[in-house]
Amino acid sequence: MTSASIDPSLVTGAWREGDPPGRRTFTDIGDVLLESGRTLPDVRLAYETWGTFDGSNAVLILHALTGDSHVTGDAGPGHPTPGWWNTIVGPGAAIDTDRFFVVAANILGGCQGSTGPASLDPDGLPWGSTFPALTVRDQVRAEVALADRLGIERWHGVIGGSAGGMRALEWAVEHPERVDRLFLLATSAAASAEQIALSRTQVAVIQNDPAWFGGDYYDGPHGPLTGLDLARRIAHIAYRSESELEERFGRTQQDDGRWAVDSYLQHHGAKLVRRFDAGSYVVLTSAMDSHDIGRGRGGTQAALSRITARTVVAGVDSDRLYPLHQQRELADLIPGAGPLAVVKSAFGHDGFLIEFDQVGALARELLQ
Ligand SMILES: CC(=O)SCCNC(=O)CCNC(=O)[C@H](O)C(C)(C)COP(=O)(O)OP(=O)(O)OC[C@H]1O[C@@H](n2cnc3c(N)ncnc32)[C@H](O)[C@@H]1OP(=O)(O)O
Ligand SMILES: N[C@@H](CCO)C(=O)O
Repeated sequence: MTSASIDPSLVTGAWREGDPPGRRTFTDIGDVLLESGRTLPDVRLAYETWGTFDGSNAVLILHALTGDSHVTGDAGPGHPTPGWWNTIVGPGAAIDTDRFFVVAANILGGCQGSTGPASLDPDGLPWGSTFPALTVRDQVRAEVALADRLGIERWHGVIGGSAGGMRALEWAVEHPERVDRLFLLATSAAASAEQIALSRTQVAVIQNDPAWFGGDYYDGPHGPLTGLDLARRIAHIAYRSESELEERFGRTQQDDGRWAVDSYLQHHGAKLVRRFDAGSYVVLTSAMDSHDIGRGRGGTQAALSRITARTVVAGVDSDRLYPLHQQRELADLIPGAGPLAVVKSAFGHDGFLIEFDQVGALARELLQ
């Protein structure tokens, strides 16, 4: 249970009011009516844009679980890391910001400037335990409000991997008239039993950290850092492939006595704790569990048949968390989808964040 180099004074990695904005813009979209029937009041989304809007060139990029709006660009104030798709998005890149108006928002429930459990409620206190449960559909509802606010009636492209792919799929099913082209990466029609199993285990680990305080830890000395660290380690195992871990780390033990693979996981756990909020992790992970494109729509096939977008579905051949058969189902059932595109990678699910050339080529071809 050792946590390498976590400074408890860091509390959590959530972006907070008053932190440097980076190049984020914020928009208040008002109340969001949730699938549960509850209303989330005074919702704010943080987003970034690149390029110039010409009325028909807008591309929406939707980040995964712990991503944010900083898809491309340098690290800087408010952005501890460079963009997570730096080489895919930019001037002259596969998603060419000289040509396209690219929009990326921090997800509803997140902790990088959009309303989430660390945000203040109408009484001026952190939401914490009273923050409502969200579904992927709620998150897309907020993104629809953002698109309306920006004046974007129809996206030239909607692109997302993993949890971002779930939202991209929801966009295309619920608003087919607003999505011209669709790129679904390393995602599924519905969260599977194994995905839910892994996510519930991670949530349990966070909620069993004594510093969780039922979700109301924001005014305390620090949040459930150990829980978040361990949740990330569990997740990270599933993000990589068995063969990669074997080849990279094998049975190597470091001079400090730690297994190299354990040290690697500790590094990733500690890194997430420095940039992410545990409450958001719980809300977003639970929203992913809610993902079922066919729910209330007559099943998966009926739901997917609503999609009118020209679609590329891609998966990573070594992805054990979102295995290829899940993307094959999407490619088979989405009317405008070509054959499943297979990204070859040793890196498992994280391949969608690493195999820039292959992923970029697919995006470039789709958007052309
Ligand atoms: C789109 C989105 O929504 S996600 C946003 C970005 N994604 C994430 O942050 C997810 C977490 N990160 C990752 O999953 C991966 O690092 C990726 C996908 C971003 C990149 O993958 P890779 O380039 O293969 O990096 P890899 O997994 O090898 O990690 C490298 C890090 O591990 C460290 N490392 C490697 N071996 C060890 C070891 N034995 N002990 C300790 N640390 C180690 C390296 O020093 C390096 O550290 P740094 O990233 O702080 O510089
Ligand atoms: N590395 C990704 C994995 C989830 O798809 C993330 O942290 O968002």
